[in-house]
Amino acid sequence: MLLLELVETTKAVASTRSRLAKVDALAHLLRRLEPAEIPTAVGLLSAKPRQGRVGVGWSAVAAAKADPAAEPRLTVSDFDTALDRLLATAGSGSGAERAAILRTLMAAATEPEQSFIAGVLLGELRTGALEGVLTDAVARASDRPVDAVRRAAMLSGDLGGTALLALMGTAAELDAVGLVVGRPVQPMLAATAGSAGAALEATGEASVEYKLDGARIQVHRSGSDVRIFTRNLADVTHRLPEVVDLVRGLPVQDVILDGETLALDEEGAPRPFQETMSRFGADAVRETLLHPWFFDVLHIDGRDLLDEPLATRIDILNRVAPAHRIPGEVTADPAVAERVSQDALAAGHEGVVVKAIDSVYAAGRRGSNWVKVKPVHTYDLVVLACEWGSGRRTGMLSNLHLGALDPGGDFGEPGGYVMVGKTFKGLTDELLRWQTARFQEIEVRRTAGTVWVEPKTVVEIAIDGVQQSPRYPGGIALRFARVKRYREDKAPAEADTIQTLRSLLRS
Ligand SMILES: Nc1ncnc2c1ncn2[C@@H]1O[C@H](COP(=O)(O)OP(=O)(O)OP(=O)(O)O)[C@@H](O)[C@H]1O
Repeated sequence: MLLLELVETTKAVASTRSRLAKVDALAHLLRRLEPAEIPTAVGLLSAKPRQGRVGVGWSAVAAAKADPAAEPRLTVSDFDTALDRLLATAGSGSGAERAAILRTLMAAATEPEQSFIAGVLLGELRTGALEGVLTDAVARASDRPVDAVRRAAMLSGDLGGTALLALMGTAAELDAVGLVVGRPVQPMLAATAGSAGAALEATGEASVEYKLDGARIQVHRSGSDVRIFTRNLADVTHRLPEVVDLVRGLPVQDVILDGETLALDEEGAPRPFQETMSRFGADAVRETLLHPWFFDVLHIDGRDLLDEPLATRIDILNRVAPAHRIPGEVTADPAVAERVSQDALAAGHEGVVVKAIDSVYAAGRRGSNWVKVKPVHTYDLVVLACEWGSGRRTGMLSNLHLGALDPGGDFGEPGGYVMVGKTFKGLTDELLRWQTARFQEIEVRRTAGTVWVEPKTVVEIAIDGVQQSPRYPGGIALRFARVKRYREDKAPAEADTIQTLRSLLRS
C-alpha cells in the first residue's frame, strides 16, 4: 500500500471527533493492507512505530529537507525498511550514511508524507487513533469480537501482531493467544478513591495492601532464565541483577510475578523514588540495592492464573515468595482497612491499594477491582517547554511548562497537549541538572528564554487544585503546582487529561 493512503487516513481520523467514523476509516485501511504491512501500519497508526525511536533528531530531519516528490510512490514497506536501516546504522562514523538514508527517504516522499515521516522520526506524531479506537477497528476489519482482540493484544503486549492474527488467522488461533513466560503483558491498573473505607465499599472483601512508592516490575522466570519488565514493558533485566538472583532462588521452575521494586535505607524505610528510578537510567550507578515486593502471580509452572480469583493467587504467592510479599491484610471491615492505610503512611509509603478478593487479573485494564488510595493528589503531566532559570539557577533549565492530554481534541488537536500551568518548585539540584541536559537533547525550537521540547517527558505534579484562567487554552490553571518526580516509566499518552483537571473545578 502507498504510504500516502495511510497518511490520508490518519488525517481523516484526526479531523473527526466521531469514534464511529474513526473506527470505520481505520477498519477500511486495515482491510486493504498486505499481510506483511499490517504490524507496521498498526505501529504507525498508533504513533508507536515498530522500531521505537531510531535516534534521529530535529536537526537531522531539517538537514534532510528535500523538494517533495510530485507523485506518491513510497509504500508502507519502504518506510518500514528505511526505519530498520536507520536503526541498524548507529555508532560513530555512521552519520553520513544515516543522512543519506534520510535524504533518499524524504526525496521520495510527497509533502504530506514528508511531514508524517518527520512526525514519526521526532516522536511528535498525532494520529488521533488511540489504542482503544484501533483495537475496535481491528475487530471491525477482521469481524472478530472486540473482547477477543483486546484480550489477545493485552496478553501478547503487541497490537500489531494481534491485528495480523485477527485479520489473517482463524478465530481459534486468536483465542489461543495466552501468556508466554518471557513475553510481558500489560499490567492491571487501579482506579482511585478518597479513603480506604470508600475503596472497600467498591470492592467488597479485599486484600488491602501497602502502596509502595517504587517502580512496577513484572518478572518472568523460565528455568534459570529471568527477565524483568517495567510498567511500559521495557526490558530492564540487566539493570536489576539483585532481583534476577533473588527470583532465580525461588522454589519454582516457571513463574510470572507482578510487583514493585524500591530502594530502602538502613532502617528499612523507603528512599526517595528518584533513587529507585535512577537505577533504571542509561548511566545508572549501583549505589542502592533494590528490593522487590510482589503482590501478584500470573503464571506458575505451566498454569495460567489470570482467571483465578485473587485469593487463590495470593495463596500461591505466599507459597512461592513468602519473604517478598507486599505487606497487607485481607478484610471486609472498613476500620481494619483504615488501620492498614494509616500503618502504610506511618511507614513512609504512599497509601494503599484495595483489591477485590474474588477478582481476576484484568491485564491492561483500569477497573474498580483495584482501587488506590493516596492522601496527596498528584497528576501526571507532559513537559512542553522549559524556561532558563535566573539567580542561583542561571544556566539551568528550570520553569516547566506543563501540558495535560486532550484525547478528543476539545481544545486543539486530538491527542495533543493543553498547557495548564508552570512550575519550578520541588526541583532538587540533581533534577535541575538532569532536566537541563535532557531537554536540550529533545529540543525542537528555542525562543528568548525558553526551550521547546518534544512532548514526551512525563512529570508527576502535586497540586492544591485548579482555578479558572482565561490565559490558558483549557480555561484552567494549576494552583500551587510542585514537582514530585519524573515518571520515565510512563508514556505521554498515559498522562492525565485536561478533562480530569477541569473536573476538579467542580469538586
Ligand atoms: N500493592 C500494590 N498493588 C498494586 N500496585 C502497587 C502496589 N504498591 C505499589 N503499586 C504501584 O501503584 C500503581 C497502581 O496505580 P495505577 O495502576 O494507577 O498505576 P499508575 O498509573 O502508575 O499510578 P501511580 O502514579 O499512582 O503509581 C502500580 O502501577 C504500581 O506501580
